[in-house]
Amino acid sequence: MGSIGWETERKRISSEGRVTSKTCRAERQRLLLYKCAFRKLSAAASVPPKPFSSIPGLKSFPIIGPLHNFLPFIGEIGPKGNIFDLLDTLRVKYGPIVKMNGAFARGPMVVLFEPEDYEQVYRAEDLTSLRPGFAVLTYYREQQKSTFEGMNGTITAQGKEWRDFRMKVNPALLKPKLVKLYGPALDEIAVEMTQRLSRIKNDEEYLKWNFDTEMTKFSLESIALVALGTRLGCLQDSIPADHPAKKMMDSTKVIFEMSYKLEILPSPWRYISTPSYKKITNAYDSHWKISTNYIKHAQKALQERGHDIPDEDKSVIEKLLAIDEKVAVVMANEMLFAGIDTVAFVTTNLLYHLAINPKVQDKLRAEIRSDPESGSKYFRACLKEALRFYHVVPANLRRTSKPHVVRGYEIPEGVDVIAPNEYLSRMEKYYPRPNEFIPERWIADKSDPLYYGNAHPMVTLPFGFGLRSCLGRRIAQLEMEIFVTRFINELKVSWDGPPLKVVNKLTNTIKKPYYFKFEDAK
Ligand code: HEM
Repeated sequence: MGSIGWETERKRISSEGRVTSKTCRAERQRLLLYKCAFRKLSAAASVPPKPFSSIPGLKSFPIIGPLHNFLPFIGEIGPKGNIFDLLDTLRVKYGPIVKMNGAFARGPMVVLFEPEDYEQVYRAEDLTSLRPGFAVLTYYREQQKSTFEGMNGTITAQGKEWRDFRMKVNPALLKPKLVKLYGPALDEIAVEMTQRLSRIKNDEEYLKWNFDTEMTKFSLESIALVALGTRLGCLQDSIPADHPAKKMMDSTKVIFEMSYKLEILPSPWRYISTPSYKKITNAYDSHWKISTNYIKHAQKALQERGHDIPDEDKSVIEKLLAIDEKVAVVMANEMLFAGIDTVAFVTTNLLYHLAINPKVQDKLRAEIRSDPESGSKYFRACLKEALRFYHVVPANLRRTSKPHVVRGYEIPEGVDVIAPNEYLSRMEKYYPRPNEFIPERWIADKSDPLYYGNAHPMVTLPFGFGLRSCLGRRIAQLEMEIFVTRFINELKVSWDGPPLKVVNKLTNTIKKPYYFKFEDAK
């Protein structure tokens, strides 16, 4: 039992342990049993934890870590096509806690398959969370000292530095008034995007190979509106090569492709400037230049307009600029970094599930048309269900800043503790009929066996956990709701091909081709 569970149980048992003369015999027996259990638990607690090295897991060698386990034929695990199969093999073979030593100078990792266990660690680490994973961006920012002036933003900062920055920007990005501020302009984008898809819907060959580009245009146009305070102009048939929107789209693509090569695959970029490292650096430079230009424009426009508007009506940029110009640029950069492929992936994932579940799609359309409020409620249920199937980041991660004891094993400082949320979200024990797309489970009442609340609340964590959870979640949900609602009202979507293939790189991505078909909705 984790320390939080243990502590709660200990308090409950000791407060119930006061046996009075009024207590009936059965109740007394129950309390005695509790006392016994408490003594056993206390005894267990005094047993010293087992060493980290004894956690079950893959054998490993110096330098290559556990990589030999994934070799065909001779490896203990063999080559696994995706992270899902790998996690399944590890859980079945080793149980609820599995250790993997890092390869090529990466630190050790522990996968915890029980939500209570990672909840214990994540809660204890929440205030100054350490979340590694963007070593290249961190290094790049360190190198660009003159530009960044030592400011790290939320993605690469850790510990106290991260918390201080995050507390500054939270009010601007997580404010509840975002709908009022951005609703109308995001709706314009949604209308244009829907019209665009309607116009190109018969160009099947183009859509088969370029649907991702279309979704990127939508997500970039939307996030730029918030991050840079402007329309970029992405929703055109062809964008000139020197247009900032084109540069932004191209550099985003490079950043994700190169991050996978540099962060996940073995690479000597720390020692020599590899071609992939040069590419990513150019892409980061390009993002930075474009963001800075737009923020300067926004700043000028705001100065001309004056600042005498109520605080609640101020845009995200205005709020960020009020903190500091550098904060505004770093944050705009992070929004553009984190808010493009994520939203494009989730929107595609949702459209796919609506396409292969026509009854759900019809119900959503009917709800949207009959009553915006119930349409919105059902949309959110559909979105949650799509995110249950595919998180953008299939597993969450925290690096320990202090030792923990989990399941009787010691986990020292500096270990990456992995919560395999997407994998758990498709387990029958948490969600009945887990491989079916059933949005109703998110709105069912408690008596319904499908009721989502029967699962531990930390099983499905598409936006991460606690204070460090996604800073753009409200914006993302708003963008997707406005667009998908417009889209479903106007167009009917179906899928004419083999199942969608999701492959995991740094994040989940979709393997081409796309087999969407669109027609006008009656
Ligand atoms: C559906 C779309 C999105 C999903 C599923 C998603 C998911 C996530 C996840 C899982 C994390 C890690 C949280 C953790 O470690 O606990 C994260 C962090 C973050 N996301 Fe998102 N995200 C999405 C869209 C966005 C958008 C649109 C923005 C931009 C406004 C954004 C900005 C960020 C930032 C800045 C962080 C770092 C937060 C921090 O470390 O303090 N995300 N996101």
